[in-house]
Amino acid sequence: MDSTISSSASLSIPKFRCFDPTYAYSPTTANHRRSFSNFSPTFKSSSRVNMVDFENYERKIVTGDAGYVLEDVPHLSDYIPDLPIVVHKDSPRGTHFRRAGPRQRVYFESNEVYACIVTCGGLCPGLNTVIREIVCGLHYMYGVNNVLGIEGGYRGFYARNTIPLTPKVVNDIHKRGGTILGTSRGGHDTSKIVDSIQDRGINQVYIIGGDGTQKGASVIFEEIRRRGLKVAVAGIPKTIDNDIPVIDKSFGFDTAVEEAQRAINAAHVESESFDNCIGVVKLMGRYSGFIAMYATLASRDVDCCLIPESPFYLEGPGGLFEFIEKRLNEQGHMVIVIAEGAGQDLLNECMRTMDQQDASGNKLLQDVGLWISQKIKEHFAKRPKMPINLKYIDPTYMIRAIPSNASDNVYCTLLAHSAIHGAMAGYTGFTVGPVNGRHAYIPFHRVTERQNKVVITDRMWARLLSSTNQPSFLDQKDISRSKTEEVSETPLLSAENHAQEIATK
Ligand SMILES: Nc1ncnc2c1ncn2[C@@H]1O[C@H](COP(=O)(O)OP(=O)(O)OP(=O)(O)O)[C@@H](O)[C@H]1O
Ligand SMILES: O=P(O)(O)OC[C@H]1O[C@](O)(CO)[C@@H](O)[C@@H]1O
Ligand SMILES: [Mg+2]
Repeated sequence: MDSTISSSASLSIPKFRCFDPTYAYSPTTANHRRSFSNFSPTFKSSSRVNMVDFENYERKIVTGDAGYVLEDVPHLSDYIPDLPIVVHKDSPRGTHFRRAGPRQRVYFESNEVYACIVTCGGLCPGLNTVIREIVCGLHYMYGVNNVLGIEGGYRGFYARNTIPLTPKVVNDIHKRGGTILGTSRGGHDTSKIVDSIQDRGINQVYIIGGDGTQKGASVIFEEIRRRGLKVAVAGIPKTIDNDIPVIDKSFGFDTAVEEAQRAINAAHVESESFDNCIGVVKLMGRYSGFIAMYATLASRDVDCCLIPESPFYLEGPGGLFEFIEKRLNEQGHMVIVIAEGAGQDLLNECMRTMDQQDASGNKLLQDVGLWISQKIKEHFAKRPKMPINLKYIDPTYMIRAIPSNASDNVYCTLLAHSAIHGAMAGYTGFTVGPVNGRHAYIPFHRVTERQNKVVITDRMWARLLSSTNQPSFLDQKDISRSKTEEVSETPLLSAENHAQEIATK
């Protein structure tokens, strides 16, 4: 164990050891050396096969420095000399990220750490859980007692108070929605923020927030590096919209989808109870329709789901009105789920409004739920033989202001622990998150360079279409365009499907 590890850390680390040596394999034959040469950063020159067990063909154990052990499986070439390789593919293996978890080398003394936590952007279920687990994780795993909460988002570094955070202070906060630290949009002044970090002697910065927040974290990290400070900057990605790329999903998303069920259910009960009744539910999702898509798939009561990624039209053959009429004739009621960012082009055409932005530069949207409800009512007002009833439900803020559910709580804990282990081990400028099921350290630029969106030519959207039986609103031209965009927007998607393994060091 590294001498810099504090006594409390060395006691706790083995409990949490996450050791997957798959790619830390030490090649012992020419064949192996060739196939694993891509992973040379983790090649352990002093590793050795335990020959006694190996010769008995019972176990094949590779040992190396600092207790490194690989229990490998037998290979034909172990007992058939000069076994020819028939195919040796040298195709790219995809992008790999460093796997998250505790490390043998720790770069901070417990009593030297002065950590701070900040939450930025919109609310999201689980924010308090992440705060709690960072405070408790630092304390119980590494013996750290100095953690500061920055109030009110980024501007809190230079314009607001701070709160000392201890395990006692945060003990029950995971049961509450929101964030005990408060949050905000806008107010990112890099030099003032880094001045504040430097003046206070903070050396670990934990930043919880969405895509905008991670961009902010990235420039803070760059400025810290420029000043040569020993300050680790770790991002924890948050958003109910699930629009952060690379990671499997963001925390709070599951909870939001679950809560959305209550609104959809209410819309269904209402619509079933009246003649020709339409329940319209508006859900969040500014640029990405994941909440609407998953809430629809989970519910099975939704007849039509409209998201920003899938353009639609109202009038004429194949349009929304035609579909509504058909559904009402078939079953006498229907439920429409619409993501807040859907149909904004139609709305803008109608309303001729100027583009507006919030303090962080995000597009301020027109209320598409109210608009579409009005349009449906106007359309059927012209059809006296088909009077309709319409109930509009807008649960948008309700789905993000609640505490996280059980699975998000567990997820938040893993994210917090990954961030702590990374910072204590001296890594910086990273976001934590699962990539194909493995928690990893991801460089900031990878999560800020694009947004995660529903790919409407992909399987999940096809599943939704077959579940609701709604029109796709697409013609051949749209499909080709969407395919081209998919390729240019997500150039590394297929590579990321392999990005599950990271060297342990
Ligand atoms: N490009 C950027 N550079 C520096 N700071 C940024 C940048 N974009 C956003 N920020 C800052 O990050 C913070 C949060 O951004 P934003 O309001 O967009 O929310 P978010 O983190 O994307 O979360 P969400 O959209 O899920 O609510 C704000 O304080 C904003 O000033
Ligand atoms: O009204 P606010 O706080 O700006 O937040 C609204 C936005 O926040 C989000 O929930 C993302 O956090 C979006 O879905 C939504 O557009
Ligand atoms: Mg955002």
